[in-house]
Amino acid sequence: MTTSNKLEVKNLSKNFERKISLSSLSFIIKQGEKIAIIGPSGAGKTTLFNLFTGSLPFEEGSVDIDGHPLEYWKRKKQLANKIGVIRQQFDLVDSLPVIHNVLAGRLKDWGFFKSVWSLIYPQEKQIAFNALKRVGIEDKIFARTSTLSGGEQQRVALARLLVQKPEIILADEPVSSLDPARSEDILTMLTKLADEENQTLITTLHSVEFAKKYFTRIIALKNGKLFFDLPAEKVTTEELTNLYRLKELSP
Ligand SMILES: Nc1ncnc2c1ncn2[C@@H]1O[C@H](COP(=O)(O)OP(=O)(O)OP(=O)(O)O)[C@@H](O)[C@H]1O
Repeated sequence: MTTSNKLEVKNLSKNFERKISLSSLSFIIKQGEKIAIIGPSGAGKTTLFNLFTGSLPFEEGSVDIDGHPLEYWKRKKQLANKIGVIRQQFDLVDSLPVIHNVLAGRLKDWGFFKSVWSLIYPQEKQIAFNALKRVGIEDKIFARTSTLSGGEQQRVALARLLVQKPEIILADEPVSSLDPARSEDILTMLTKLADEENQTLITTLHSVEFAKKYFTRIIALKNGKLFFDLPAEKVTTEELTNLYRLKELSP
């Protein structure tokens, strides 16, 4: 287990017009850590992820990966090697066979012609097959993606991540559209795969129970601010009650 700093957030703030969405956040995430980010609706979890992927600009603070700002990795066209995203809606093209959705994880390394050609003659089939085998649905490789269940579609998204091999996985509410049994199945697989590849895993979750069960550290946000940042086993019921309390009691 390495202990180098993978992601460093310093005094990060984001406003939408005059509304504060994130306020002066700072934390360090080490390589290989498994972090759950929790907090009530509107706490700023998705905004934070959008800042990490570079899809939203921020005005104040910094986000460094391996000691360099996001911009540096973007300029070097290496951001997709650093960060991969999995979302609750899976981000798959429903009308395409599963293999194409898995191979989308290779597009960052392929040129334009290879990418287009692959839509007719899928390239690197063995890589897609191996990834699907690791998530247990290799028999679905040529099935139309829309015919798969929600749990199977999330496995396709996991196989795409395996093919992409990012160093950091951002999972944004990856199980919120799945039933409890399928959610546990996907979280077991996601954490196991991240462990095997020594990837850093950062997941937003609404379920505190899953956060405590599958993750080693929990970062809680409330009203855009850091509410607590603790090892999962140190999070108390009282802290969770305060985190999700609708209104602070007036003195
Ligand atoms: N594009 C936007 N324009 C204006 N305000 C926004 C925008 N995106 C987010 N916000 C505001 O920023 C705050 C944080 O929203 P965010 O979606 O990050 O919260 P969240 O913790 O992910 O919530 P949820 O758990 O409901 O997904 C909210 O008050 C939201 O209204």
